[in-house]
Amino acid sequence: MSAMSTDLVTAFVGLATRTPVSRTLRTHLLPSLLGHRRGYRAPSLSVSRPVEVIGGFSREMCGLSRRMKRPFRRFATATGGKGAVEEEEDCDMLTKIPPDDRIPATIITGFLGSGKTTLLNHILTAEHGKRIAVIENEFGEVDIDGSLVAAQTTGAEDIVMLNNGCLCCTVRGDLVRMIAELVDKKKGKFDHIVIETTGLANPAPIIQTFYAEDQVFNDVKLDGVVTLVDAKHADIHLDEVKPQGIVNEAVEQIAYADRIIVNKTDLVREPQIASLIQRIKSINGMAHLKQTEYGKVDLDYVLGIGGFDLERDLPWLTLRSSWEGYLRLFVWSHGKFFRITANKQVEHHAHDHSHDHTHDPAVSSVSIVCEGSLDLNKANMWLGTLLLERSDDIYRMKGLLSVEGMDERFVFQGVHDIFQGSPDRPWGLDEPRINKIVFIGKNLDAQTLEKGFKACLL
Ligand SMILES: Nc1nc2c(ncn2[C@@H]2O[C@H](COP(=O)(O)OP(=O)(O)OP(=O)(O)O)[C@@H](O)[C@H]2O)c(=O)[nH]1
Repeated sequence: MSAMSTDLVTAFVGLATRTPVSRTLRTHLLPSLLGHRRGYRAPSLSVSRPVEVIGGFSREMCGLSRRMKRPFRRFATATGGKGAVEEEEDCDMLTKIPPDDRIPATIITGFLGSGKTTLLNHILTAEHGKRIAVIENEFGEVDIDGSLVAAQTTGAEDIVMLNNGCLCCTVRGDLVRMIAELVDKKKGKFDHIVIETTGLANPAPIIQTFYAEDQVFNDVKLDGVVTLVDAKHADIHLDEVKPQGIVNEAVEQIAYADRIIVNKTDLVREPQIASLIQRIKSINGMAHLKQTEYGKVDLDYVLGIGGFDLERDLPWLTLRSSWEGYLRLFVWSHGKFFRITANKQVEHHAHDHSHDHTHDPAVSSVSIVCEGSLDLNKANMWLGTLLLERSDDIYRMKGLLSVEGMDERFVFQGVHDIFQGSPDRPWGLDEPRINKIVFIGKNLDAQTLEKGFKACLL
């Protein structure tokens, strides 16, 4: 097995190895083909740090959300699969992990004209007591958004412009330098960084920056991706068929979101909004969604959301599957399990076929919910192989698993080949051991994924 899957497997296996020794946190950031295509160096690496050991087991294994003051990062070798074992030497069993005091950063994305600057102005002018540094990215040499923001706001501690290209490709190095400079010169003078991308940005490489670049990772944590969707024009962009190998940015922006804001609802009628929302949910069934005019949302909907924290529960999760001609909709919400049965035949991917547009059905979300415990070896093998073969296509995944022999729930999430996982709270005595897993990506085959996952159950 390759270094990548071995790494993943090793980390995962380590979780259930019930030896009362300290464990090393490991985050696997494996080379992204996407990144390479864009000339970005996304090295294979692992992060290691001592972790709190509770009851003989590590509370965290791969998490990034709590960390040592200066996380120790080292690059994995091609045969670094035994890393979890080797790195135990670096651990200090008695060290408690201090709170994560890195500066949170929010990425605001959304297609051209969807209302990103409007939302930003709303954030900056609202009463929240936060001091916000803004990084604005715009195509072209004339910075229009910058002046729009600056003219309307008083709340921003700093507004920095990145005008010589798009963040997701040409100016990523600038972003790293800019963040490093902000931190160096102004640390303590602001509480949050908000980054507004261009309307054509693919969020994936920007997200990767927060994990791949030491300068950023050490001081800044990604809080969430907020995507604005223009209720009036979104369908046109989502429908756009791109030449082979070119991503549809509008789809990507939705797929990577933690929060979706369907904006400009004043410009369309209710049925169009409902159809758009259905379509958005078929791309990303995980993100929270709100409808707005002029980006007017509560600020805690967009700031401090912890979208990349492992400690957070999956907020909700749906599973669509056809069974005897019925739609069975499972909703997991705050520890309660509901099943709703509706009298309607649907396809697995639940694409909206009620209109005539030609749209790219390749990006969708697949959710699996089932009770039982996983055979660890089988699950390792399945997940490792899946990421090895499909990490380019799997944009995001999140899961909460029940592993045989483990008292704690195992939570994980991934962005392409970045994989994080850790045990969280113990299962309750009467709590059903229900696995929940969501994939968002391209050309996902729900039946194959479900079959593969279920084959790992005991
Ligand atoms: N009718 C209507 N107009 C809106 C709404 N939100 C924003 N706008 C307007 O739409 C236009 C574009 O809004 P921006 O906030 O600049 O959009 P953007 O996403 O930052 O645009 P780019 O930077 O070009 O990608 C502006 O004229 C806004 O005033 C809304 O809810 N309803």
